[in-house]
Amino acid sequence: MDKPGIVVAGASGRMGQMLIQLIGDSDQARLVGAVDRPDSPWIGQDVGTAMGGAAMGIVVTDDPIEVIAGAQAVIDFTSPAATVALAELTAQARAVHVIGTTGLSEGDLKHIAAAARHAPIIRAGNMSLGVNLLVGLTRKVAAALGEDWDIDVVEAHHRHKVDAPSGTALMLGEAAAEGRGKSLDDLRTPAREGITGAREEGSIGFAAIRGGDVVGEHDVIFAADGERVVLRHLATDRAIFARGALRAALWGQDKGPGEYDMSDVLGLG
Ligand SMILES: NC(=O)C1=CN([C@@H]2O[C@H](COP(=O)(O)OP(=O)(O)OC[C@H]3O[C@@H](n4cnc5c(N)ncnc54)[C@H](OP(=O)(O)O)[C@@H]3O)[C@@H](O)[C@H]2O)C=CC1
Ligand SMILES: O=C(O)C1=N[C@H](C(=O)O)C[C@H](O)C1
Repeated sequence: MDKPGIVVAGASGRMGQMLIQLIGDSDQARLVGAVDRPDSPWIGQDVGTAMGGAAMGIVVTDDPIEVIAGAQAVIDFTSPAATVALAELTAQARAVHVIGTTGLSEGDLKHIAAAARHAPIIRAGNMSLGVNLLVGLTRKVAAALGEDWDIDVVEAHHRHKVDAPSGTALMLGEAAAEGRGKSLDDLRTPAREGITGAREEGSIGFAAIRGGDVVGEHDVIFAADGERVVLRHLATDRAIFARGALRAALWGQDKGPGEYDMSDVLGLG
């Protein structure tokens, strides 16, 4: 069988460039399209030269329909509005849609669920192996420790990040809540500022740091009287997310319509 043809959405972005490099070097997939926002200076340029390297024979377009029609998968690290629009197009083309975009609203998730009735969608707030392992550990530790252990998720990212808490922090918070047999919606405490009052037992808090070029750091802190357990993941290279996304696009090739996540792709159950 031919190598699956992959379109990268958000080509000029931090993750987009990482993915174009990875797919260009891959012997398991072909780059068949690069999509960027209509006002991007990259539109009409060869994606390889736009990245400052050799031409790759793929011209960056602002028309996703034209390239998705000939693709088996779209890898999408863009913005919530772009992701919702792409989900409709990948559903029509019956192509695998790998979504790394974070900051999606409840409404956005409903659109994505509707699109997944027609094609496979693999979505995760973090595509790395390490974080997806940490999700399982967080669920286990939360289940093992009683509600007298307070849980907070602290994350740090680069100065350009626009959403908080990060998608990863929310995945970890959801896992902690699941470990306690609850939903995060029931346990999540609003961001703290001013006279917040004392901590509510069993609640899960979030704190975000933004600065410099931090790729992504996450701590899940379990704090009790006299001791703390801290589960930590440090990302030092965005390639870990790109590799996970490409793996997801290949894994999805023989899957039916539906919503999947990285624990499905990685077989973490
Ligand atoms: N799940 C995971 O493992 C990871 C998720 N992410 C998430 O991925 C997303 C992107 O991150 P990052 O690459 O750092 O961000 P960037 O801002 O660097 O890249 C996003 C790209 O998408 C482009 N874009 C915006 N709208 C459209 C559109 N309508 N059509 C096509 N392209 C569009 C942007 O263009 P322009 O610059 O002109 O706006 C930009 O090039 C974020 O939500 C981030 O949180 C990031 C890393 C890992
Ligand atoms: O915006 C980023 O950079 C990242 N976003 C994801 C998130 O919101 O958790 C994943 C990773 O931490 C990098």
